[in-house]
Amino acid sequence: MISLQILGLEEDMNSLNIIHVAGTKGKGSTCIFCEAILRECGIRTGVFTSPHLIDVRERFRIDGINISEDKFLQYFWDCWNQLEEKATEQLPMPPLFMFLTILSFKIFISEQVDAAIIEVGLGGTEDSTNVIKEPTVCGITSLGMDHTEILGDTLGQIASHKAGIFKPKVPAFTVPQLPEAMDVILERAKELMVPLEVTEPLDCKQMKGLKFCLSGDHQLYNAALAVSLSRCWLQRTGNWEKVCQNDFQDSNLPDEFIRGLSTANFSGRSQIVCDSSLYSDCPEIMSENCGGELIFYLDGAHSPESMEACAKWFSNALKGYKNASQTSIGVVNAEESSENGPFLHESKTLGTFEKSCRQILLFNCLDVRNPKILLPQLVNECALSGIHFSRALFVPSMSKYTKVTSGASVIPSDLSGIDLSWQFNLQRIWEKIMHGKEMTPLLDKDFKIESKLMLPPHEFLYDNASKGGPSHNDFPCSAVIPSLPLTIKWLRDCVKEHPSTRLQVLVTGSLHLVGDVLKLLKR
Ligand SMILES: Nc1ncnc2c1ncn2[C@@H]1O[C@H](COP(=O)(O)OP(=O)(O)OP(=O)(O)O)[C@@H](O)[C@H]1O
Ligand SMILES: [Mg+2]
Ligand SMILES: [Mg+2]
Repeated sequence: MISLQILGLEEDMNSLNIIHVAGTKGKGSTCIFCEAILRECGIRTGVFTSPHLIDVRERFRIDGINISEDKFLQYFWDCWNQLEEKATEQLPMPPLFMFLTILSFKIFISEQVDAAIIEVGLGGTEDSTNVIKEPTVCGITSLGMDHTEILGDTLGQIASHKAGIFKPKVPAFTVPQLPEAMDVILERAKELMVPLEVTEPLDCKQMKGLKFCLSGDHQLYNAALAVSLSRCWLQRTGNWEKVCQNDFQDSNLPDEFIRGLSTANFSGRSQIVCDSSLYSDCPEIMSENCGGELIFYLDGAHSPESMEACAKWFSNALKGYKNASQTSIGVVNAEESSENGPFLHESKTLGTFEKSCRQILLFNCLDVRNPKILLPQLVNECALSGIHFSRALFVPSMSKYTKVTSGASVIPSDLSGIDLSWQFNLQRIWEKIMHGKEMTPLLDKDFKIESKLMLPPHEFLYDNASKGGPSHNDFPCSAVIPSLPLTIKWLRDCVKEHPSTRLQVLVTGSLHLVGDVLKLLKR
């Protein structure tokens, strides 16, 4: 790639020991598991993931933490200026994702990481990260239907893009896939003489009693893939003997691996956050009761398969909550608590009082996704576990997909011009699922509405027509709210007025929405 040449990185690239990860779902999580395992083995790691939730520096991790602002700015401008100096009309500046990819190579080379763990941005064959000529090992996570407008609308076509990261004779691993996808992967591996192994999901018994921070059954696939990738990386770089004297069998993980797997942590993926704002004046109550009236369950699922995974995780987390509510104390990791406010993970949830609970959905998705598939998937999967959302809120995200930085997090003063037609569309789909019939349009055709009208009364969340049943009118179980900061404030106000009810808010449909909510909860 020409930009790499300009920056003089081509040769150094070859000395990076890279784990390259493609897939539809679980790429980021797999990379983070690899990072945690390798760090436990004493390896200096660099990780490049996408997208970010709050700050672009999340995409560049060195030794388990985001790159510092100073370093980021230094490397950013160094690359930018050099490229800009050489840019011509024929050779313009690289597009955003390509630039960030090049920047990650620059950072990892300069910071002399031992292992560079690189997540594909989109697809594989044509992705900017596919300039990697000789990775140490490649991984393909679970495949499913996403980005069909770019990758093609069959699983085979999608798999073909993903397997495009394979390099001649470089070992690769994947998880069980549908035959249509697996055939393509096997074929490609054969062509390139790639030794390919299929990794079975991890069995919790292998964890010697330790739990995952990144919970959910789907993470067992990502974790198993990460185990294979990390082991192969250690073997191929001559580090294996240092870590593990014994022979390694799949059923018997080295302690370093178990510790890494259990501590790996990734914002916005099966993450539980107790809202602390209610207790900011009174920290004692906070620690005793963990702000338990308003709990956010955040997961950036946005494809049909991941929505199913998310629904299962949420349902299990609620069950876990019930079971744990009498026993455990909410442990807040010191680092997380100072940076991100109180964090809870499923295994650590607590509550000291029995309260009545209500499940609320806070949802948005990009208009390239299909909510007619995503929303029923979520509702049906939760219903299988007896979980029913009493209300759904549809709110636009603040940040835009292509933006590097997130949008402003203050409540906008003028909401009248916001186009909410997509959110009303989501609401119509929701009400159809709940009532089995079309709803009559609530508002005039262009949906440009006045903000005050858009905030439901607090009672909306609490009246007895919960569990999806109709109350005083036909369509009471959802609302469109024009701004996310307004929604969070409204939820907090609701909870202050009704301290005996616990709201369990599932935030999903978009990583951007999840990032925006996390950002608002931090303040
Ligand atoms: N193995 C899996 N199977 C199904 N869904 C998964 C799996 N792993 C993760 N998910 C879902 O996908 C969401 C995103 O996870 P993650 O960031 O690890 O994936 P990704 O492939 O990097 O996603 P993106 O396309 O946003 O970059 C999770 O919040 C979860 O809902
Ligand atoms: Mg994706
Ligand atoms: Mg990702």
